Amino acid sequence: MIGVHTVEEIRAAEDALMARLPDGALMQRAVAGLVTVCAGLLDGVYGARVVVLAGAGNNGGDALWAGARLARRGAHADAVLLNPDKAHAEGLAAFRAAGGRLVDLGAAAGALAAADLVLDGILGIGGRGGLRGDAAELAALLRAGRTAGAVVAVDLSSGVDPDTGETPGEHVVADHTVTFGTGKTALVVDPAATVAGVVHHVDIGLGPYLPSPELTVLDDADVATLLPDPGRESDKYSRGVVGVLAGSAQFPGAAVLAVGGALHGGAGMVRYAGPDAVAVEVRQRWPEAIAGPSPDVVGRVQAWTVGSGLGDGREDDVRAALGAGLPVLVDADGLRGLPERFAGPALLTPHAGELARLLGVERAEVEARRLHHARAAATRWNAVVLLKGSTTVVAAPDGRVRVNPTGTSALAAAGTGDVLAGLAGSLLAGGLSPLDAGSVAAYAHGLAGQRAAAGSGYPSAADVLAALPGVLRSLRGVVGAGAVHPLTAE
Ligand SMILES: NC(=O)C1=CN([C@@H]2O[C@H](COP(=O)(O)OP(=O)(O)OC[C@H]3O[C@@H](n4cnc5c(N)ncnc54)[C@H](O)[C@@H]3O)[C@@H](O)[C@H]2O)[C@@H](O)CC1
Ligand SMILES: Nc1ncnc2c1ncn2[C@@H]1O[C@H](COP(=O)(O)OP(=O)(O)O)[C@@H](O)[C@H]1O
Ligand SMILES: [K+]
Repeated sequence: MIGVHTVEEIRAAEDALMARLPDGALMQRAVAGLVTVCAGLLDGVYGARVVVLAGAGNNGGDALWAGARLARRGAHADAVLLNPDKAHAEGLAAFRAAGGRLVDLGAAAGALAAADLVLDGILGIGGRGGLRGDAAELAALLRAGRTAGAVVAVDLSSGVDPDTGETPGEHVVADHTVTFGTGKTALVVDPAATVAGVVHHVDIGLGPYLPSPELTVLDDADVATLLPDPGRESDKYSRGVVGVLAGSAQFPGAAVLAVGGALHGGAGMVRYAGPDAVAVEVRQRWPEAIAGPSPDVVGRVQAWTVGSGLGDGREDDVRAALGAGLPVLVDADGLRGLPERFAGPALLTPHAGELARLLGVERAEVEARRLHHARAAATRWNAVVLLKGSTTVVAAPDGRVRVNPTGTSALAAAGTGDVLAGLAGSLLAGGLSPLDAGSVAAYAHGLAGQRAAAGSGYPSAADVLAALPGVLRSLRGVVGAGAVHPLTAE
């Protein structure tokens, strides 16, 4: 698990740690990690052309120190100082002593064009608002690809907002980011995450001084632990029964895909509620599903998935499913029938357009401020909100957030959301909380998208569904706890 901390939390931890260390020691830890990554990116440090862009703060200090160390190893190092009078004094002195040269702004474009590596040390966690003036012009040059070298952001791409993942104005677009101490929201939430490139974490010893993070990024091991594991004495009821209220004459495929997702998510049984004609299609594809015309008569379940491809005119059914007092997942058309606030466990799965409609704002506004709007909706409806898209953010009303690290833009295809809804609903029925069900489902679904894309280039939702069992098998390990005859390892 990667923990993400706020600037305020990082500053407090840095202060506490620095009080126990000699002056400058923390910066040297950061610089050592930064130099290691840079050296690994270069085809040999000796003779490489390195350009340092240094702002007035400690972020510029890191970059100048790294430039100095690379120069000591034989690199040609140039530095552009954005604010020469306030440049980090020790870093600048070290840079010059190592043979680094200062380049004025007029010559910066030429230096960037010839660079093998550019160090972006304009702004770090002290940055607020987009870049302005000369810094904005340099960032625009980098963004326009006016350097042949790798752009390495120090701690963060300069100009992004560290705590929100928003890009309020001009900013650096990096190929790599070397970040210090802990994760930052800007490294995991779009639009800022996109301009971080590949993120390298450098441990500088802040761990013991940081609080437990509100925002986390799960990994394979976390997901494996959270996935329900049928015990040896499980039966189909104890594994959880999920009801799926989805699909319509207009969108029968949504029902087929959502039921498919639900069947693969570990529930012991799936009950489908919908019109006969759709139920026939569902049963043709999934003979193991039980079907009935409405939530009231289809039989008992432990959780409902409501809304994918439901169309209009099913408000009574939605009300019945949401009013059953069970954990619910609400997707797509179901989102039009939300209660004022949820009293029980609820997981909402809007895409940006749907969330915009719910909150009465523009879609672009949601995409620009994903975390803010997911959190606002979680508070407003007292529900976990899984906002889909280039970064999937899962926000709980208690303030916890999980940002999903898996996925591919190849998932942006009709029907993949229906698979996700079924899968997450199945996990709810299996006993997971809405936060766990949403984040585990998003993780596995993202991996299935990646696997399907590797297999077919442009996968369909059916390809993503077909990839799910393999992904879940890999995540759980071949032998689950419920195995009666453990397989012999080959
Ligand atoms: N505190 C420490 O001991 C450590 C700090 N480290 C580095 O220090 C960085 C933070 O340094 P600072 O607190 O000096 O802050 P920054 O270097 O991020 O920013 C410097 C100053 O720039 C100004 N500024 C803010 N937004 C601006 C904008 N949009 N345009 C122009 N100027 C703007 C502000 O006055 C800010 O204080 C981290 O990101 C990291 O790179 C690391 O060396 C690890 C140790
Ligand atoms: N640019 C993107 N990068 C990664 N994943 C994406 C992107 N755009 C959409 N997705 C994912 O694709 C799925 C699409 O779901 P949704 O919008 O509900 O489509 P549908 O309703 O047609 O099934 C979601 O899991 C979403 O997170
Ligand atoms: K930076």
